[in-house]
Amino acid sequence: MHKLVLIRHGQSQWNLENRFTGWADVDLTEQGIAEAREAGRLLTEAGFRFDLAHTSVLKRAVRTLWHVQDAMDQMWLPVHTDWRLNERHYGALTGLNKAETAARYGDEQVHIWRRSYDTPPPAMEPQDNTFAADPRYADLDPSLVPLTECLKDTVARVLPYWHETLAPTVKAGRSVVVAAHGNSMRALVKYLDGISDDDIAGVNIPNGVPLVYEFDADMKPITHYYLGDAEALKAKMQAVANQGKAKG
Ligand SMILES: O=C(O)[C@@H](CO)OP(=O)(O)O
Repeated sequence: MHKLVLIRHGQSQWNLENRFTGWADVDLTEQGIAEAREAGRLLTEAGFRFDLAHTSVLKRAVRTLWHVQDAMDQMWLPVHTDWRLNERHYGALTGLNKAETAARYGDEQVHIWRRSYDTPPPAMEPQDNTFAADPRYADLDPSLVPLTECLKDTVARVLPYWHETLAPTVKAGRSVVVAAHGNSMRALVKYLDGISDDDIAGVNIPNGVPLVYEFDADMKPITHYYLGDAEALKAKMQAVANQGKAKG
């Protein structure tokens, strides 16, 4: 049986401020660091040892991985960073407060922008899309740097990384951990579990909790489960779901 561990980064500064983040390179809060270290502790307690790690090119995921590695005393792991594991690009919503956006446009509209499978948020103006000139995306044809993404677009760039890189490595018997983002993980989970375009709207990934997938010899998923306290997990998932609601 093969296993793969996925971890969404710990709480970021913009998670704390409830702002749409996407490709903005925001760091972890103290709570986010504590969540990452707790994830490492839980993985050690459950007997995990990794051979290699993958993460995005965004510091909240990279730093989460560092803390997981440090807590597991596995700082030596080879680490592969790739933009395909980035958070979904949030277009013109990037940086806006989610509750204020819901107060302005309505909870339903914000839910569509956050969770519909194929309706992207409004696009960023090309002159605002500073990512196009960022050296970390130099290997990417600038015309391919998105101005916005719906989950379907994120699936389209995450799946090649799954098929070409992650799945063959796990199938070859290596123990792999991936530190990624709420929506890049939702993209992968949708594929792995065959979740419908409608049902994926109800899936929310908590910050900093290891999600373990088990696969058969052909890399068909057998089961998946989060490590840690079940009640705390439920509360964390609900908190993510509620972020897009207008308050009061
Ligand atoms: O803002 C974002 O980039 C993501 C993850 O934090 O948010 P949401 O859960 O609203 O898709």
